[in-house]
Amino acid sequence: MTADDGGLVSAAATPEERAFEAGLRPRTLSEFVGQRKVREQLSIMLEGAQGRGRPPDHVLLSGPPGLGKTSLAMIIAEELGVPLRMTSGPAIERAGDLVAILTALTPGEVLFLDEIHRIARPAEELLYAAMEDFRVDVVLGKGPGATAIPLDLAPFTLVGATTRSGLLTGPLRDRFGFTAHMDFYGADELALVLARSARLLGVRLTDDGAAEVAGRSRGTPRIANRLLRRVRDYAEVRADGVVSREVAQAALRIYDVDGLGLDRLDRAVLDALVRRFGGGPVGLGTLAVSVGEEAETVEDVSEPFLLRAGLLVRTARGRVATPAAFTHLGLEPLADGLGRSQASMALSGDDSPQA
Ligand SMILES: Nc1ncnc2c1ncn2[C@@H]1O[C@H](COP(=O)(O)OP(=O)(O)OP(=O)(O)O)[C@@H](O)[C@H]1O
Ligand SMILES: [Mg+2]
Repeated sequence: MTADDGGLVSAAATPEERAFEAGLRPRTLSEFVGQRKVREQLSIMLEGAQGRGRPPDHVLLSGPPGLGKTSLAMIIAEELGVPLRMTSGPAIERAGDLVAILTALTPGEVLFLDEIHRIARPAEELLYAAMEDFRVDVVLGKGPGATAIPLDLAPFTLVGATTRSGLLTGPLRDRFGFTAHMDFYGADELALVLARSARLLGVRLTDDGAAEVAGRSRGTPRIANRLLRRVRDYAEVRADGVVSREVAQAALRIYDVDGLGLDRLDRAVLDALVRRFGGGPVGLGTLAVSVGEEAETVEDVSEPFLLRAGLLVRTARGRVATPAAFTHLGLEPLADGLGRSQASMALSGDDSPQA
């Protein structure tokens, strides 16, 4: 199991999900829900550029999977009324691949470079002059006899997307005139995403049904849309077709997605930490063994969301459950807000894990 295994609450898209997602993508800035700041800044920038009749600055979209980077890139081209050319870092293995793409661009076109942090180094260096001066140097031949022929490019806008902006080199990052940091969505924003998707899919979704699904979607529109599909199936097969709060709850119970959006493994990790190790601290390896998983799986798949949800913290001595973790499992949080072994140590000097 990896972070990309396509579990129900994984933020990565599964291959068969892509076609379905295409139909739900917002097409314009006004259809794009949430990210209010980014939307406002982008809309001013796009309008300004259009007024000047010039392509806007290069845009870097950074943020976790499933928050709408690809959607925004498509919207930028749509709002500018120009064609969009899409490629990705891993697809550009040699500088020549990039030259071919860049020289084929027509004036004003938007080039979307997904996973830009994975672009090969020689191609990245070529990108510097392309972004700055709309120029590429094509090198002919090898060794001392090699000659560089400068080629002018049509002015274009590069839209780069990355889930790992920390991996971008300084020179590349500096050449973007505008960087949009995408944040996780609030439950009310996800409810709006769900209402829109339900309309497009012809699903009858009540307001409290939308709120219920939104609350389990980990702040991520992709997950919200995925859960909606599962809930819709359940509503059609086991209920009257309407996705109400009760129907959503019943459906997601079957799919092991709990009220906070934790799946089976997340809950197993939390449960072991709280019940078996008294809230911690416990080492990652021990915790992983006790749920029958690899340490990497627990660390990469479960922990990021448990951390983000404020259910678990990492300390120098190991993983510790927060009071919210106890509450979430239906237990009394410890009075001092520490893991139980620390608390019991303080009370009785006994540090043995509780069964
Ligand atoms: N702001 C939004 N409003 C409405 N729907 C959205 C929004 N953001 C994302 N979505 C929906 O979530 C799905 C995933 O979004 P998108 O593919 O743009 O994410 P991404 O950031 O590019 O993800 P990845 O990092 O995996 O490439 C889209 O199909 C779209 O329907
Ligand atoms: Mg994408």
